Amino acid sequence: MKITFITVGKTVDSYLKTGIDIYVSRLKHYTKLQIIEIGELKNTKTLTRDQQKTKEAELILKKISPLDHVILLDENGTELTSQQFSAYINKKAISSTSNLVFIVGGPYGFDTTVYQRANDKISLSAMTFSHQMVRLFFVEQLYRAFTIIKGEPYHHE
Ligand SMILES: C[S@@+](CC[C@H](N)C(=O)[O-])C[C@H]1O[C@@H](n2cnc3c(N)ncnc32)[C@H](O)[C@@H]1O
Repeated sequence: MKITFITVGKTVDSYLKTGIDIYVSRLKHYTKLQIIEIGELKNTKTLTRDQQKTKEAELILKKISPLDHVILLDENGTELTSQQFSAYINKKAISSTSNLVFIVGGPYGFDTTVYQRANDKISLSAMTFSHQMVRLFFVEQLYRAFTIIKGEPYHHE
């Protein structure tokens, strides 16, 4: 199973990039992870929030194939423990799912068209994080999930 992680715009802060690179590098031992940073929109000052979300949605939806299992990272989604998230990933891996696609929304969240395409919504916390910061939290949790699946000590350290 392949995992695709879609974000809106590049990761800007070097402290986040450094952390993300560490976990992405560790994840290479467990899965094929593709990261897609869809282009940051230009001249957004002339757009309303809804217009910006619509344009981001067009770019996001172009990257998704009909058979992909799409999971939105969303503060109003289902809250899982790390163990439950690990079991979720494992279940998908042993099912016929060939590509799991996780998506982080833009600064104003997701357009309704992206919500309509989603198969699941997962929350990392009831609190709201910036769309930049949530990337680091997600790759750490994905790494943690694989170490739990493999029975490795990381989760219990
Ligand atoms: C700043 S938040 C969007 C805030 C708010 N939902 C809105 O619509 O204006 C940007 C993105 O970060 C992600 N995000 C933020 N907090 C999250 C959380 N607790 N769990 C999962 N994803 C989160 C989501 O993908 C969200 O669309």
